[in-house]
Amino acid sequence: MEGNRMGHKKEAEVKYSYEDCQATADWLLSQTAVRPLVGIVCGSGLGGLADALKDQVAFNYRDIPNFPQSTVHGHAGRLVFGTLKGRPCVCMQGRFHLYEGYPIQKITMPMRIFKLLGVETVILTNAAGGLNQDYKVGDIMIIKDHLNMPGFAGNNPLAGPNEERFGVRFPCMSDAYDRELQQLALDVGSELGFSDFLREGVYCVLGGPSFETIAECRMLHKLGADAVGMSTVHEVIVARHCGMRVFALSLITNKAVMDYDSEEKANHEEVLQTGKQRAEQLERLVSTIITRLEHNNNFA
Ligand SMILES: O=P(O)(O)O[C@@H]1C[C@H](O)[C@@H](CO)O1
Ligand code: HPA
Repeated sequence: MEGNRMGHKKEAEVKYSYEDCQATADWLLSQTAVRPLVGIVCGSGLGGLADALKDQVAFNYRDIPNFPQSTVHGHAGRLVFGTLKGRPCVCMQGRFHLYEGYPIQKITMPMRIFKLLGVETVILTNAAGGLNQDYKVGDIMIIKDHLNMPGFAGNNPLAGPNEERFGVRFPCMSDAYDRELQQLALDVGSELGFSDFLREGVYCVLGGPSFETIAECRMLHKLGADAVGMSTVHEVIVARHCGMRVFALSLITNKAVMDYDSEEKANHEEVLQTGKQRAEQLERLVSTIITRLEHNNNFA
């Protein structure tokens, strides 16, 4: 296997330099004729999105030189290339999280690989707990902004020497989530009859893996978060740093517990179960958005 020939560096030796990312991207480009313009990241239990791709060429993460491995149930660990109504895409069936013990630069490295593959628009999905009291389990939230809690504590994927070939030292984040794509999603959602369960809101990332306490949920809600999760934000920061457009969705898989009288307990099985129930609509929403990107000439 080519991946083995290049060799997988031991975890401690893996570097994330421009050259390392370029070597991984070059290897992938040598293995497939697909030249993706859209990169998709699937959240917990939402890997079925990749199934919408035609003419698939798929790689297990373990066979891709310098690529991290998925360790979480509900994250298959495959990079799938293919087309969606003619639009070339690459899809991460499984992402990496801080709580897996990886350095933050490693969990976000695939965004730089996307960039070097030629991706222009990144679409991310995640499973999240609903903090907004109007939200119901099964709602799909278009992310309009984020709260980066690990970032407040200095854990930002761009910390360390800046690689100018990817982007500037101090990237702006007030425009992190593309507003045209948010509007497009609302329009597509309305056409598909999804408006009843489509929301717009603020996503807050925590390190995990423990779910939040009641006091934490109350605090995050007061701070302006509508949903809480353990991913996405780090990927968004790295994707924006290197100039890709970003669109992101949270599937509200459970209601965050905000009340001491509640008997509810957050758990991963419920997260995966809700993912299954909404998978089809989520896939239709994302795939229709991608096909409209072409019509709207959003790649210009
Ligand atoms: O990858 P995502 O953010 O969808 O995964 C969420 C957060 C945890 O990894 C897991 C908790 O159930 O789902
Ligand atoms: N909290 C954090 N992450 C999550 C949740 C939650 O309630 N649900 C799914 N991912």
